[in-house]
Amino acid sequence: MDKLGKKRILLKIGSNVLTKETNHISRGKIEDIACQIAELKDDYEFVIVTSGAIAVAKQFVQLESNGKEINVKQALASIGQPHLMRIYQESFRELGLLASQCLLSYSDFKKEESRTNIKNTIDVLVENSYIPIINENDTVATDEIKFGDNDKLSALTAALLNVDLLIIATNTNGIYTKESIDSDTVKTIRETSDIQLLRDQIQQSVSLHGTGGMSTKIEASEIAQNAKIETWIVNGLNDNFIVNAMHNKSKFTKITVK
Ligand SMILES: Nc1ncnc2c1ncn2[C@@H]1O[C@H](COP(=O)(O)OP(=O)(O)O)[C@@H](O)[C@H]1O
Ligand SMILES: N[C@@H](CCC(=O)OP(=O)(O)O)C(=O)O
Repeated sequence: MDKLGKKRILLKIGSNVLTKETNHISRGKIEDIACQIAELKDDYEFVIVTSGAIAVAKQFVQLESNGKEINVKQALASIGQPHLMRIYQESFRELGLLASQCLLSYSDFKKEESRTNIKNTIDVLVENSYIPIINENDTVATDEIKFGDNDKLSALTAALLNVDLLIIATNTNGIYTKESIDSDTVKTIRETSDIQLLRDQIQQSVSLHGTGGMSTKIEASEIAQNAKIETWIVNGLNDNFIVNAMHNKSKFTKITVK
């Protein structure tokens, strides 16, 4: 909680949410996020970790390769990131919200000086009513674009900033039981602190634009849990998904602190 008594939320938005599972970034989804932040801004302050740079670049670039090589992904991210930020800036400005950009890499979290600088910069931004919009610095990233993804980055940032809640917005109603996926009648695990139970439910699928699937979200929730932060995995495809989760009007997975 900050000096004004506001709770701080780290909101991670996956590529599939931002594209609404199409091949184009959805301005409507970013507007939906902006509307909710505007509605909640008297009680909550937001820090956003967003994916979508690679997905947005694919709108502008005709690829000769299949786009899976790491250098091609890095180049796509570099093309897409300014477009992504422009859409955030424009949509947020419409509602009087101020947005800023921070590009972070995993190695930054290992250096004490960088950790302090990240924390101090974000604190200054938030104190001045700017919403930090973070993405991984894909140009310098190596394994991360291939193996990890923004789920872990969001948890490391949540822990560093000591936020009150981590919300991971993806394209499912949270984590489903394996049994229910196998029988085609998905059932959400509503609340647990048992990370191993969640790991046992994972299917090896990743969605259209996704990178790490559900396993990196569970890893993220474990990092958050160790930092005494609760994680909610919610369906960001639905309108008003943050507010609805807060009022228990949607099905999502709450990973509580032990
Ligand atoms: N037990 C599970 N419950 C829900 N989704 C699962 C489960 N196991 C694997 N998944 C997969 O994880 C995907 C979400 O992760 P990902 O594709 O990386 O999305 P994002 O872009 O939001 O990070 C789902 O679309 C689904 O295919
Ligand atoms: N930095 C990359 C992130 C890719 C990524 O982590 O995607 P996701 O699994 O949708 O969170 C991008 O902006 O495209």
